Amino acid sequence: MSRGRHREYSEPEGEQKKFSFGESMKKAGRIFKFLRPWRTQFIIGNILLLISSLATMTFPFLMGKLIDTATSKGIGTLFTDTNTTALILMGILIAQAVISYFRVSTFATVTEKAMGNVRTALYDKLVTLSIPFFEDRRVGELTSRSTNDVDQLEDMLSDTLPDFVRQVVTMILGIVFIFIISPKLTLLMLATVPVLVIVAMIYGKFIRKLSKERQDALAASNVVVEETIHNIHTVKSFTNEAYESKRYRSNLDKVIQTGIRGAVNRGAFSTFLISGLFGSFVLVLWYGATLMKAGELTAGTLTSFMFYTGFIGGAVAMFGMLFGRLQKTIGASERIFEILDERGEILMPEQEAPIQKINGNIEFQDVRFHYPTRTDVEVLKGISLKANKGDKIALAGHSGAGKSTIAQLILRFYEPGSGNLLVDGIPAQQYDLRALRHNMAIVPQEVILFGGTIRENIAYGKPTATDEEIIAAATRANAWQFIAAFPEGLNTVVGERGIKLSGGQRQRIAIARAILKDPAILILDEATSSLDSESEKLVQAALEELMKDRTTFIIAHRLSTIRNADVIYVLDKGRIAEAGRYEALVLTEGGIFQNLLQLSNSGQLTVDR
Ligand SMILES: Nc1ncnc2c1ncn2[C@@H]1O[C@H](COP(=O)(O)OP(=O)(O)OP(=O)(O)O)[C@@H](O)[C@H]1O
Repeated sequence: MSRGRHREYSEPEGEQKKFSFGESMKKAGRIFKFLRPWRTQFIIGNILLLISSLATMTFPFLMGKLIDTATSKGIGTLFTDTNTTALILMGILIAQAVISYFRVSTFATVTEKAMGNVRTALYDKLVTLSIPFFEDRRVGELTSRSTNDVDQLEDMLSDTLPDFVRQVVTMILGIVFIFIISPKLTLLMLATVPVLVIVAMIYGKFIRKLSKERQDALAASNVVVEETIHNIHTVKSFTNEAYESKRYRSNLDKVIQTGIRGAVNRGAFSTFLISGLFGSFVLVLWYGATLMKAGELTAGTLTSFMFYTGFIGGAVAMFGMLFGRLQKTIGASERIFEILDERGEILMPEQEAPIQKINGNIEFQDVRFHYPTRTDVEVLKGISLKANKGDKIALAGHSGAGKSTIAQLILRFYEPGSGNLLVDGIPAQQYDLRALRHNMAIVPQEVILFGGTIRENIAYGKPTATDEEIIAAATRANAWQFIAAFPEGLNTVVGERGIKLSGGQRQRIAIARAILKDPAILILDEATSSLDSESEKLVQAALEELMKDRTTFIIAHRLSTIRNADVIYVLDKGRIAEAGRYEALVLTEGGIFQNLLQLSNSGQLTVDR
């Protein structure tokens, strides 16, 4: 249904935090750490910015002077000759343009590099975080942090910050200049223009809010249209056309009401802008003209004054916007640092270190466990089981009994709540996590390949593998035959932009990957949906090859791979209810295993008695 559809992650409005300048600056300051490697360029960029801002502030002054040259008598001296003044103005203009070029490119380069490092740091942290971290968060939220939030930081460093410096310079120098030109006119200007600019901004924000309300109302009414068309059969079979029409109309009424409110306010805003804001300019100009008449100002100085007034008005407006942008950036950096400050479960190795080999003896001793997101539900209630090196252990049980949970604990995606998990007789926590997982491989239920070539997908199990090793693994996994049949062989691209492999083919690629990894412990999450019999046979043979000499845990969904298991543990609501070999369990009258077999309607599972 359209309501449940994926939405872009955005900060919930109610969660916007109170803005505290000092605290926020401290947080934003951490971002500068990422600039450290390029601090010289960053400082040069700031110096260039300061020079170009100063140069801009000379324009109104020189333009005023240029106008005054028309009535000036002294020829040839600085600012009294029209041509000389125009040339100076042009010279500064060109210098400012060149400086701006270097300033913008310096800032952009530094920011790109720094943000590249932020993105890498964020990604490196994300992939090393534990599974419970990902369970607490939505994918959209996490991807938004590494894209939108970093984009916002980038904007701050390349635009917001330089704009801020420029506006500060404009404001301070502008007020100093106009004070020198005319203190009286300055006081009148300061009492009117900035005040009205601030009012205009607040009003503008209110109007934007109204237009967003209308957008939201329109989106809600479109949901009705989508739902109705989607479920047109239901609507018609219930003859609810009139009901839906009424529902749509009532939604649309909200759109119209908010639309009209917005329109009325936009009209009032225009009136205010023309009469209030521009009126204040006229007021200043009128008073300026009066002073000019009295001989206190020249035409040129009044022109300079009016330009500076425009600059200052613009700066006040910009401050409001910059403040909003700064607040957003603080939010973005907070979210980024929240991830960066998380403790990863493993450290990214500087270089590949030799990995300790394990034998593959696994023992659960009275393990109890609940998922961090559901502390009230105990999923494993005292599991004790043992697998010796090379054993094939099957985990059977109804859906939700806890089979996959046991596998997740072996992989140490989670830690047991109580009890012990021993690997080769040593508590699993005492192992280096990377080393432990290096000795394990999983063939998941539903194999999703990475976008890339078949070679890359198989070599995922051992990135240093040679082509010979990859082909050998693919052959053992019964995959080489179909790979070799592709014109591009191992270079065949799979995934979204490549060819689509069948379920059985994908499984055999995953098996080849696991063979290449050569783990001591293997976890097979048996596919729930059945493959066609030919494919099933190939996959089964590949699995047999893979399981040789490894401790294997089979999460049995269809019970098709577990006839030869050394021990089948039958789980029931987080407890081991039955354990033994297939032949024995089948004979346990009224047992859960028997019940499972009866329920299984795959046809292959005829009970051998
Ligand atoms: N990530 C999780 N967070 C919270 N609860 C979970 C999580 N994963 C599983 N559970 C719950 O733990 C219980 C055991 O789930 P588990 O996946 O281990 O069962 P299973 O026997 O493998 O089932 P199936 O055969 O359907 O895969 C279930 O009640 C399930 O709802």
